[in-house]
Amino acid sequence: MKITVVGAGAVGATCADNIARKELASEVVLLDIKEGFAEGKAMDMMQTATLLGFDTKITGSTNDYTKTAGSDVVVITSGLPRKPGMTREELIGINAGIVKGVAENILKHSPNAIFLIISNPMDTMTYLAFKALGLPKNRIIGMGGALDSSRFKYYLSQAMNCSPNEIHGTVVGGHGDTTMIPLTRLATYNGTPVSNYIDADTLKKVAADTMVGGATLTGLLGTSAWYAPGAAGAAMVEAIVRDEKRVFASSVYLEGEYGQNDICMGVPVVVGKNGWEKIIDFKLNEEEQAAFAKSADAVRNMNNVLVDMKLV
Ligand SMILES: NC(=O)C1=CN([C@@H]2O[C@H](COP(=O)(O)OP(=O)(O)OC[C@H]3O[C@@H](n4cnc5c(N)ncnc54)[C@H](O)[C@@H]3O)[C@@H](O)[C@H]2O)C=CC1
Ligand SMILES: O=C([O-])CC(=O)C(=O)O
Repeated sequence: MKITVVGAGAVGATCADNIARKELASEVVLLDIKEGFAEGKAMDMMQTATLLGFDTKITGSTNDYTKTAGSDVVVITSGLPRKPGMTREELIGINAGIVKGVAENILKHSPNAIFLIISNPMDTMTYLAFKALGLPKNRIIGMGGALDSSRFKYYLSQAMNCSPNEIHGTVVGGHGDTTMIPLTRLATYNGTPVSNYIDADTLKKVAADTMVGGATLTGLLGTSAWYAPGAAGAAMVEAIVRDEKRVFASSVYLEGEYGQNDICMGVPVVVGKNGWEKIIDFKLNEEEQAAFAKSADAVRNMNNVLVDMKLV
């Protein structure tokens, strides 16, 4: 198994580090445009191998795509992160060109790869990759919902003073401060509704905190988060390479599911060796479905920017 991670910055390096520690591949290639950067990160990580006891070979490359040849899974994290006060959507002008160029270069050398898109604005970057590459839809997956759901479970566990591992909860919709939809009605504590334990106002606050979870961290850190994003990317890679059939909210190309067409947005999907294999119908109620439709309008507006930029 060979995995490439494009972008050796905060998220890409963390993702590669997690992949190596979990020994998900015999070889991990980090690729970055910044001279020597990926090579340096790879060497630093390799020097943890005897300390951590993993046997994955990590190499770095400055923009030499031949080194990525024959990858089974490719994670794309290249592009700018936001700064405090910015939205993810404001990154489109720079990141769209980067993501399209990178994805096309990767495909030339890894025609069978499954693509995991992380760069923001992620739903639109996933749509762009789908349109630009012309691959079967199941091989293009956007990572956002896995992270947002993990944050949702964190905030729930804080409110309930319990272990986050006792909580199930999913965030669907767009991966944006105003477009994501934490499904509070369906969240459970050890199989029982969380509304048994916290009042409606607290639940509303949990949902609101989840939605701006990325912005909160960006304000604290001065750039966006990387530990949970890198771990979420690696967890999805793990589901693919180990054919786990785990369910992750992920941005995938919709053809009528959840009432939407010709758009990539976060819905619960089964992830396994073929990429995303099946969309799960969570049977949203009217209010949730309306929120999903509103979220889709906003994501579609961003996709239209790609048309203006002549990228799709
Ligand atoms: N989908 C999600 O849930 C999340 C998405 N993100 C997004 O991931 C992206 C990366 O974030 P960070 O790692 O924090 O940024 P970073 O700035 O630390 O790393 C980005 C790397 O991409 C590289 N890069 C730029 N253009 C490139 C190209 N053409 N080819 C190869 N490499 C190139 C840069 O040299 C840099 O090393 C951002 O767009 C950020 O918004 C971040 C966190 C979560
Ligand atoms: O907040 C950001 O810009 C990065 C991101 O997508 C996240 O951490 O959810």
